[in-house]
Amino acid sequence: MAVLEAEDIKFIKNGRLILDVEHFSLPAGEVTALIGVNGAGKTSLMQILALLQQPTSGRIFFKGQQVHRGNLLKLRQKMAFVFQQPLLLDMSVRKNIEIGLRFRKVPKKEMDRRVQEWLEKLGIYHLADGPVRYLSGGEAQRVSIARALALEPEVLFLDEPFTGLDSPTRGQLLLDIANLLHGTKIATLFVTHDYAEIPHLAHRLSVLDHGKLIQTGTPQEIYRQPKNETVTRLLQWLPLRGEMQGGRSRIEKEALA
Ligand SMILES: Nc1ncnc2c1ncn2[C@@H]1O[C@H](COP(=O)(O)OP(=O)(O)OP(=O)(O)O)[C@@H](O)[C@H]1O
Repeated sequence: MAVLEAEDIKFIKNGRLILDVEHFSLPAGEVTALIGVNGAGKTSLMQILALLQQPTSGRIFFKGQQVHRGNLLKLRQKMAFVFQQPLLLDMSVRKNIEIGLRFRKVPKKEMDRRVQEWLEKLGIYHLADGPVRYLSGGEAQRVSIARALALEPEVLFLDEPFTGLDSPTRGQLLLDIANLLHGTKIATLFVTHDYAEIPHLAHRLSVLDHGKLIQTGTPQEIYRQPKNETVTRLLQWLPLRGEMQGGRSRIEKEALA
């Protein structure tokens, strides 16, 4: 079942058509990776789906219910974000994870339970009462992921969350997120420029080019049958075929080394 759907989306800025997407959906329990070269429109599409940007025309549906001005804020509270920069406030790890829960007026007992749960699941319990300013890049990103997942979102947006982390840190975090997300009902959109991450995290892959969605399918399907030259060119950077078909990837090996 699709949690989020977009139909006939057009996004025009300064007279230029930036997005022209007939249909795009995020199914429950699946991670959809969105790729495309710089300027293809990934951020614009993500912001429109996240109800942070209004398209010039088109409709967004949340579980079949059309989004409009009256329900937008309520529906946005069912979504959470992890950005490339962790965007933490200068306070303790615990307080950073609490922020969104306070904003949503989650009762104290339930808030404490969720913060405890996600501190443990992200392996950062020992850092809970320390200030975020001394955290490494990987630890800081774990805090930002705990903050997002503590909201128990129905839709999660991951905007290049591993960029800037060293290879072993990135590999371990990637495996941990995959373990946390797979088996949940969360619909996740994952924007990345590092195609080696895709087979480990994503169930589906969508390719955007000049504002148009040119192909969606499993990473394996798209790898085997790229729809056109543009997809073929993009995918030449995907990991080797053996890795796509279930073998251990470079990232996994490095993470486990
Ligand atoms: N508010 C805006 N006003 C004018 N132009 C915009 C606006 N937002 C996006 N654009 C343009 O739309 C195009 C798509 O931008 P977008 O950031 O969505 O692409 P992207 O695929 O996320 O790129 P990147 O990989 O570099 O982050 C770009 O050419 C950008 O300059």
